[in-house]
Amino acid sequence: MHIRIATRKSLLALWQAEYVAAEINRTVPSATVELVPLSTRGDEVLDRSLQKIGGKGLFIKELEVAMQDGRADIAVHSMKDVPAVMPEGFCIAAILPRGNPADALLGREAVTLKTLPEGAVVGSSSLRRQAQILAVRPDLCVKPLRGNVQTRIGKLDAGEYDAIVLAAAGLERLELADRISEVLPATTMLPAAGQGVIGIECLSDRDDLCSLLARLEDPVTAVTTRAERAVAHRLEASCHSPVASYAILNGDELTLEALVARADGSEVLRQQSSGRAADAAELGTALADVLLANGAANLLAGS
Ligand SMILES: NCc1[nH]cc(CCC(=O)O)c1CC(=O)O
Repeated sequence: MHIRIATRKSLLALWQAEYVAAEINRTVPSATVELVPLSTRGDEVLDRSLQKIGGKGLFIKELEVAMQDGRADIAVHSMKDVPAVMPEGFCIAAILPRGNPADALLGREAVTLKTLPEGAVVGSSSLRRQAQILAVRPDLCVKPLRGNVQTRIGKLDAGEYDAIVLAAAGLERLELADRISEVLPATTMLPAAGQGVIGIECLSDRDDLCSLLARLEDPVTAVTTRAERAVAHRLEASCHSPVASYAILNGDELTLEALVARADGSEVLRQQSSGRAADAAELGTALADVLLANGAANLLAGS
């Protein structure tokens, strides 16, 4: 079978698509693969906030249109960017082994969230990151920061920010991990649902691809990602909500932690629960319900 892989053109997206291509070659030697790099509106429009131009779904829409039009067979995504509810007619056919789920702080010099000077400017457009930074350092000034990973680091180096926050997984994939000043522990910075996870999307009716791609799936990451995404789904969290969820699987014991905050960090709700791997989605839904019972909806509405 010949498989055309739709991908965004950022270096990180291309790295991830090449990685999937190599995994397909390794797992299914009879298959041939080809990359189809596409521009997306999320990448092109950088002067307005993502929220204003239509949310994170924008990064994946063009890739889905390419599959619908028969120009590509699969699309490779960071699961963090995939909405909790899949668009009609599409499915995630495989979840790959998770990379580093943590967020990282980058400074021009060696800094940590603790040692940043009072009033320092931190770059991040994510309300999840903003809320958690301000919860521990209300004196800091969080300013919007968009663009691909290299663009963001360029803005740090140009002096526009004293520090920025990026996903460790992306930095490691681009061999930029030496720029990390501090890997933020989950106790301080709970990651986004699916952070560090690569997923492969295809049309739901492509049974041929689904059965072939199933061989690439990492069952542990599939379970933890399912639990994390169920939290986001129940909270109807957009990419722009100050919501985090992170799961770990130990044998058959799934431990899930979830957080909802006010965007200014003045209030943070955090809950944890454990259950069986087979109940991943139910565990996520139930944990989100606990957060809702504790006032999560108010926090989100007021953010
Ligand atoms: N929001 C963009 C995005 N989507 C996925 C990653 C990193 C890779 C990953 O989390 O899997 C990034 C960059 C970042 O947040 O620093």
